[in-house]
Amino acid sequence: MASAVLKVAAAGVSRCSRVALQRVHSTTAPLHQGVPASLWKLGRLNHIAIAVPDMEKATALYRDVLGATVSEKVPLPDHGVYTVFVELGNTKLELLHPLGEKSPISGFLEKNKSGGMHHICIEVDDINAAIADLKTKNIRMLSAEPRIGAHGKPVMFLHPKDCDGVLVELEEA
Ligand SMILES: C[C@@H](C(=O)O)C(=O)SCCNC(=O)CCNC(=O)[C@H](O)C(C)(C)COP(=O)(O)OP(=O)(O)OC[C@H]1O[C@@H](n2cnc3c(N)ncnc32)[C@H](O)[C@@H]1OP(=O)(O)O
Repeated sequence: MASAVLKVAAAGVSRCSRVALQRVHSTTAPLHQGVPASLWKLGRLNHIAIAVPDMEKATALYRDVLGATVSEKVPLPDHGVYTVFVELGNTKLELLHPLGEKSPISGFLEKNKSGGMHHICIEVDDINAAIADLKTKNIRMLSAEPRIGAHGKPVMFLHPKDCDGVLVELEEA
């Protein structure tokens, strides 16, 4: 009889400690507990893009005045831009200047004559999973399919009106 009581008590203690452990776990668990884990993850900031009206002047600012290492100017006709990358150690700046008559940054430079921050680029581990998921959350994609971006990797732009006024580029890392 006494041993039966002890067994029941022991079972109770171990059940309590399991519950306690689960509670400790729940305070440190991700906020989306109960929601299936996402199939894709956001990564590091890849770059911040700045649209500039004068590429040579902007490149000289970062290279000669601010002392940064800058890349060559690269034309990307498929995207309608010239790019220069500025190395910052923890991330990069991408200087953008229009290329061709239908450049997607022409309208932006019309409105911002002296240039300005154009978009941010964040890495993702799986761009197709990100696109599929974000579409279900009513975030508009700015092209039908991912395109190959400045680093030779698939990219997708998200509509700035769906991202708090910021044009967001996702790049598969
Ligand atoms: C090589 C690659 C890479 O890094 O890998 C690149 O950088 S390519 C970089 C260039 N490529 C891209 O930007 C591709 C994605 N961008 C686009 O599809 C376009 O630029 C849009 C973002 C849709 C904007 O197009 P567009 O200027 O023709 O339209 P719009 O003037 O009517 O703009 C619609 C509304 O969005 C706002 N808007 C326009 N551009 C914006 C920007 N960069 N940031 C925040 N808001 C912006 C406008 O003020 C306007 O708001 P209101 O109605 O309130 O006035």
